[in-house]
Amino acid sequence: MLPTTNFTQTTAFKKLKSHHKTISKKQLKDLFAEDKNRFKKYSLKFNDILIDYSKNNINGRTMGYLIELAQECNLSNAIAQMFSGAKINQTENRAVLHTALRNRSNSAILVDGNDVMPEVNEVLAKMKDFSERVNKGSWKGYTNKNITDIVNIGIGGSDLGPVMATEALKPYAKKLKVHFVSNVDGTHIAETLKNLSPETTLFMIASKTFTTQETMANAHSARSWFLTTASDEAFVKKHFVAISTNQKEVEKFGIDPVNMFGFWDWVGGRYSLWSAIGLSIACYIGFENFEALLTGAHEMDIHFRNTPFQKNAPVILALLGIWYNNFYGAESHAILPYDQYMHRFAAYFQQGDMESNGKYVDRKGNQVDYQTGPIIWGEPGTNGQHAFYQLIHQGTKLIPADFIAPAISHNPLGEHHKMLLSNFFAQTEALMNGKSLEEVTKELAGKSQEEIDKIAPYKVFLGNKPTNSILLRKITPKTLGSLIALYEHKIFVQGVIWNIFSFDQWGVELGKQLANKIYPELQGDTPVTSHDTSTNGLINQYKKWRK
Ligand SMILES: O=P(O)(O)OC[C@H]1O[C@@](O)(CO)[C@@H](O)[C@@H]1O
Repeated sequence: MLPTTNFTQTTAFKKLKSHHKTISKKQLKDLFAEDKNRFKKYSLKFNDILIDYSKNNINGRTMGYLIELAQECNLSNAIAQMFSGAKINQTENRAVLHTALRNRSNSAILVDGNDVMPEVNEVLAKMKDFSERVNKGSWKGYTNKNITDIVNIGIGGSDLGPVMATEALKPYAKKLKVHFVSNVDGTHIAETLKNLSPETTLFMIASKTFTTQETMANAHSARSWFLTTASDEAFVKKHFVAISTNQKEVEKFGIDPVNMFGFWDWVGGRYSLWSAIGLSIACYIGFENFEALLTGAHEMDIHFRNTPFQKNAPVILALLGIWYNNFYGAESHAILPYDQYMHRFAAYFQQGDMESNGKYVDRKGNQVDYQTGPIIWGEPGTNGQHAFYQLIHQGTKLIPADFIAPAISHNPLGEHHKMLLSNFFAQTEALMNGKSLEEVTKELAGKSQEEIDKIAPYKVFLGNKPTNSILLRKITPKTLGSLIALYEHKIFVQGVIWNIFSFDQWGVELGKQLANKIYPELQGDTPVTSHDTSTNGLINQYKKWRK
């Protein structure tokens, strides 16, 4: 059982509340002026990753109190419980062991007294064999052609991780092409299949439960599409594999269990890319690179478990997030990767963070009276600068932001990377320093005082906006694995301190239930009256228009 401390009742919380009154009046630029070692003091290196958190509204006292908060919330005990296989997902009575999937040390990890590692390794071996056979061409389609295209059909955690990782690691792609279908909107599968051939396409039906409406609808449509050409049901097994925990439903769909890659209920969907859900990643970048991804995450796991909080990267990022979320009233957190291949990284952690910590009931079953999980959003730089940086710089909302960039580009084209990084470095400096009225006035020298008075207020930047800068030497399978695990553990730490359950997702059920009720009502043209007038009105207008 996880501890159930109410963090707002801790001594550390009270110290932080009082401390906030003073530190929040400090200008970041003054904090740097006061301490020439600030960067050194508030940055840390993890392998080929530099995490600079010096541009935050903190000083030594802030960090000290935040770490006391973690200690008062028994964080160490919670970390040990997760890694040990304790059933900390208490509302589903499950362990939380995505860390076991990348446990390269192969040390025993017990769930209900059984070591899970032999099964984990068995699935990894099956993934290795499959990905090599498809890549080498020894896995043939029904007309004896090589597979050229893989279509992963899944949604949420059965889609977002593979999409993000295959995009981020495109430079490591072998020869297979990967496609992802997730939305139940027929457009998604129609557009995806338009240019594919049933003879050379292999479908991966990825679904932990194998009951998700969107995935099953898309899987059946893919099957129909395939059989329209292939005709013989016997050929299905050459072009469909399943990735699931639910063998009964897999067999019901008509996929041979031999072609099923299993995983376990102690793997949360949004934490599952390390499992067989990552099969499309392994096929796309090769199993060796997939193993490097696992290794990178494992190394972050070791860091997280064994490093004192003062130098513990996930703990520090988590505590800084709590500082802004619970003491500054920030409602969101931006993830801004300055790397085009990483364009789905923020989207991935929209599920990872918001489905984990978007909770309002604490671990005692009581409604919380404080803020929990933030809204996660972001786009790659420099595009975001031309879309929403106006608000980040001069809006009325506080937007703590993580800037992420590789020192080395996979496409060293002319001056492009230097230009990209000049923006990466400049933006956090600008957000920190802002621009004073004095500086603006100097820039407007030559204009009349009346003109200056008129325009100057709009050109002032208050600055003092907090950012973290995460500089990777290069985005490789290994550094990406470490980066993902860094954020996973940050989310875990915040959930522990907010005293919520981060590993269930009851909030996604109600919409699904109501959709299942409405779906049959959309058959036929009879107007509906069973809902509120808005829902009835919308449905009935739809029925009129579709005639
Ligand atoms: O993998 P599956 O069982 O098809 O679930 C897909 C997604 O649906 C959820 O919204 C849960 O219903 C996510 O948590 C999950 O990743």
